[in-house]
Amino acid sequence: MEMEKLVSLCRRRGFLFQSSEIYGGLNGFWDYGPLGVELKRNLKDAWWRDMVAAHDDLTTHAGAPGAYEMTGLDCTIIMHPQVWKVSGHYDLFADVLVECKESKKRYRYDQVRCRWIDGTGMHLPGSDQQYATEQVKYLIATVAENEAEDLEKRAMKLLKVRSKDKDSLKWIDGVTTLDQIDTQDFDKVFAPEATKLGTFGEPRDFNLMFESHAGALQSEDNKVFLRPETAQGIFVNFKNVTDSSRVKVPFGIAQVGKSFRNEITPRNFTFRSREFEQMEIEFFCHPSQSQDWYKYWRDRRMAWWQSLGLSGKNLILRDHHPDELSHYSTGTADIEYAFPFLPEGEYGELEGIAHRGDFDLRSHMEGKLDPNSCPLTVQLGEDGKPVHRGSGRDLTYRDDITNERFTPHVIEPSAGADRGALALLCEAYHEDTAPDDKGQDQTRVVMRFHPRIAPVKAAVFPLVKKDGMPEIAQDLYRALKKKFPAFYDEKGAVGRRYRRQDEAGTPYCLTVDGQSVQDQTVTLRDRDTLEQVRMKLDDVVEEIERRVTGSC
Ligand SMILES: Nc1ncnc2c1ncn2[C@@H]1O[C@H](COP(=O)(O)OP(=O)(O)OP(=O)(O)O)[C@@H](O)[C@H]1O
Repeated sequence: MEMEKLVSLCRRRGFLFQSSEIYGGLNGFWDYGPLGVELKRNLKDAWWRDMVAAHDDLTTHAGAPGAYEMTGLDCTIIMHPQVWKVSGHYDLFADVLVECKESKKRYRYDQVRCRWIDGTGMHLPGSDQQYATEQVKYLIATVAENEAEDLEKRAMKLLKVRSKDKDSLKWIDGVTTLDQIDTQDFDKVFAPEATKLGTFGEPRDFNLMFESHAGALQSEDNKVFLRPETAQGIFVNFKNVTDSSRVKVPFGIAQVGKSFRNEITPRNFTFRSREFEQMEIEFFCHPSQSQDWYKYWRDRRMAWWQSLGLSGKNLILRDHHPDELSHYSTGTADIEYAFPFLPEGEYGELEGIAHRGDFDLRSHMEGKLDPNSCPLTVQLGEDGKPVHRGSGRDLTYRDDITNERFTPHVIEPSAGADRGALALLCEAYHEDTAPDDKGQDQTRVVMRFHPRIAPVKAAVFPLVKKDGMPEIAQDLYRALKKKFPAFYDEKGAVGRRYRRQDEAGTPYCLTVDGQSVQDQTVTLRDRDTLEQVRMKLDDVVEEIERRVTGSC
């Protein structure tokens, strides 16, 4: 599937719009339209229901080392700045960026791809000849894989090659990234959108947290940050939750909410946004059982995405290589999806499941990072100097039965609601053929959402706007609406109404015709099989409900 087709459908049918579009949009920010908001809400609701609300804490689930409890939280976006100091985000949550001095554009160092070209043997006019005689190789930097064609044009421009010289321009095998070359070679790099060589500055760290100030003064003392993840709110409330509820280890705390990252190069539709929603669980368990719980969550989360229709070759579970692991983690796996904007064989992360040991709770108790690197005067030591410390609170846990006191280990399944919604949109997009009103086969675009996450579950059409059909159809629509989102449409040819619902991904359409007035029956059309069955009007609501919930 070409991504452009999906992007255009999302805009045309109201799944996604660019934020502030009438002002030209804001890079990295997206709004969900009338259909998109339902889709994303269904995804978040399914997650909350399956992970928290409907979780059976009395039963040992398949693959789990035992029964466990689940509970929820909703924390603020802005938290005490010390949280980010202790979590490591203040000092370490950075990407390396390079800036082009000419275009003033910034690029993520690890994402600027390069390709060498060889000027050897080319006949170049004027001073450019020296490039060729020096047999210099040039790097062309590009930010996306699909810019290859543009790359060639830019190479030609760079070397001012006349068309007759085109054949002497040689691509040297091997696409590389900037971090694989020495920065002293930067003077031979042609940056995207630059007109001359060597415009890249030195690579430098760029912290991804958005900053603001709490209160009227704009000083270092009241600087605050928009959370870059929801997880820290859970860790700092660990004690509040265990003290105020009766949960016992093992148990999990879940949270859904907005996170913000000032990504250097937001792109690929909503995949890399600057404002996005996360669905995170911090699962607290005894250290001796943590490996088993890690395996359980890894497999459970994979099975969950599959249950929503992301399956087959598009979804993979990738265990991190030991070299990729954070120093505190003994296991991390990503659930990845083959997004269509990625090159063949590449996958993008939907969710990460990490064994985090006791790193987070211990950090919030004791603090870990280097105090000298901290410009935030949040806590003062006995000597009056700013120190970097954890909260000093006891975040250990005492087992009532064994009396053992320990710092729980944490398994963190951390998923993105926006990336999830995007994967569901990509997976759903299909083109096939279906007969129009005249029986002629036409190409149809159909969003094959799993009924559970489809924005609208059923649409009701009176065949014509007379002879008692609208009245029956409207009553049916009202009855359906009490249970789930439904749509009523009486405009235009019925075939065209079906097409609109196919593009919206509505799994069931109900048509009220002349026979309905006679015998109180309607036809139910299935979006995917196109099968039409006649059924009693009185049975419709129950039947749709059975099909939607039965698909869970
Ligand atoms: N900029 C973003 N836009 C949309 N979703 C995001 C973004 N960053 C993270 N997420 C989502 O939050 C989840 C958990 O965040 P995590 O910190 O593990 O991501 P990450 O490993 O930094 O992602 P990436 O390597 O792609 O930047 C991700 O799996 C993803 O679904």
